[in-house]
Amino acid sequence: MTSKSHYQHGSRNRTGVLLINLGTPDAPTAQALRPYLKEFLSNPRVIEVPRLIWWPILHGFILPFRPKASAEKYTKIWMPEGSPLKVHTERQTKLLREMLQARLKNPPMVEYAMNIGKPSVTTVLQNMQAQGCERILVIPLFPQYAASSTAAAMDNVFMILSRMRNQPAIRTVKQYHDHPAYIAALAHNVRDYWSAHGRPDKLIISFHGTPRSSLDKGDPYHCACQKTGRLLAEALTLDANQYTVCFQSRFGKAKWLTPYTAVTLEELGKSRTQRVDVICPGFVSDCLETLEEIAIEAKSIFVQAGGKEFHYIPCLNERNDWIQALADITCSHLHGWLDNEVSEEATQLSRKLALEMGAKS
Ligand SMILES: C=CC1=C(C)c2cc3[nH]c(cc4nc(cc5[nH]c(cc1n2)c(C)c5CCC(=O)O)C(CCC(=O)O)=C4C)c(C)c3C=C
Ligand SMILES: [Fe+2]
Ligand SMILES: [Fe+2]
Repeated sequence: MTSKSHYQHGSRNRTGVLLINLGTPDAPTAQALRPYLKEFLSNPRVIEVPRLIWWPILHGFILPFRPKASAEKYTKIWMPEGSPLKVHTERQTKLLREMLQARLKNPPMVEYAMNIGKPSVTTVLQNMQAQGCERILVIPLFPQYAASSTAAAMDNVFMILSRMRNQPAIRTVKQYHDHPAYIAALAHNVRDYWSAHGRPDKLIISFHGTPRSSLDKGDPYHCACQKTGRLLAEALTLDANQYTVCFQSRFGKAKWLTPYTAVTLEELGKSRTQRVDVICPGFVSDCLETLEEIAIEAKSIFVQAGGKEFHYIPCLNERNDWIQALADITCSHLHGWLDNEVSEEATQLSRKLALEMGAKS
């Protein structure tokens, strides 16, 4: 049992919001990548192969080579302040905190943690409790639920709680793949990009893949991605031939969700498509999988196959409409936890904004 959870008479009761992202290495080096990849790929939620078979593969074939190869990729996208995933997550947390302070009379504490690496969920949860958070709303920064991302983060939270004598009350957000304000922010992002750079022949809506077997076992992720893609296309009034939903980041030899982004782009290049724009709505922050795998690798696949122009549309990152959406999602899950202290005026304003952006559910 952790000592931080000891009950003290007269403690202040606060509400907290904990944003959880996947996690990222501390540095773009093989030394930093090794423990990161080891922890990530040892999680049975991520790799569902029996341990007896997986262990020799991980330790014999992956950990001796992948850290160096991945570190080289991270080097290409590393920001002066650190890993893009961490930099954007940190900024989003600060902006959400400020937005909730503006919207609510009694705003919650807002923090973020990484499921792998730092700041760890353990440290942040203990800190929130030490600061008096008796109620914590957990929001994974994955709009589409997958067992390998969302459930892995929730497992971590509940494992930490299982060691506490005095647990906080917990609420969790499963997913927000079809939330009107999230879809509106995505649509606005694309429209802004097109106003500045013109339109493509095709919009590629690319999501992180998962093994095909996870869909067969009942993971709703594929369905959630398809719905986000369809709602985004509807908000942009695109015909079926003007967009494609596909899946990137295949890991290993097994079949993953199809169509694969790389294969789709190669085919479009071969058929001499003039211009494609790629957006990755499953990532709310730019990261290795968008800045390197899409903006660099996928671009080269398309151009080498014969395509002309490739544009990568950045993630939502610190966009105001996305922070508004995150605040809407947060507030809708805090009912009864803030003594009804929502400023009605601010809520109406943000609803009006979302409607104006023309999102459909
Ligand atoms: C958006 C949700 C994500 C799902 C679902 C997901 C599943 C998944 N990922 C791997 C393997 C790797 N993913 C890696 C990086 C990575 N993955 C996500 C998100 C999801 N992954 C993000 C945001 C990132 C980027 C992290 C960053 O630091 O920028 C990596 C590490 C990089 C590398 O070496 O390629 C691996 C490995 C599996 C196997 C999986 C589902 C089973
Ligand atoms: Fe991943
Ligand atoms: Fe589906």
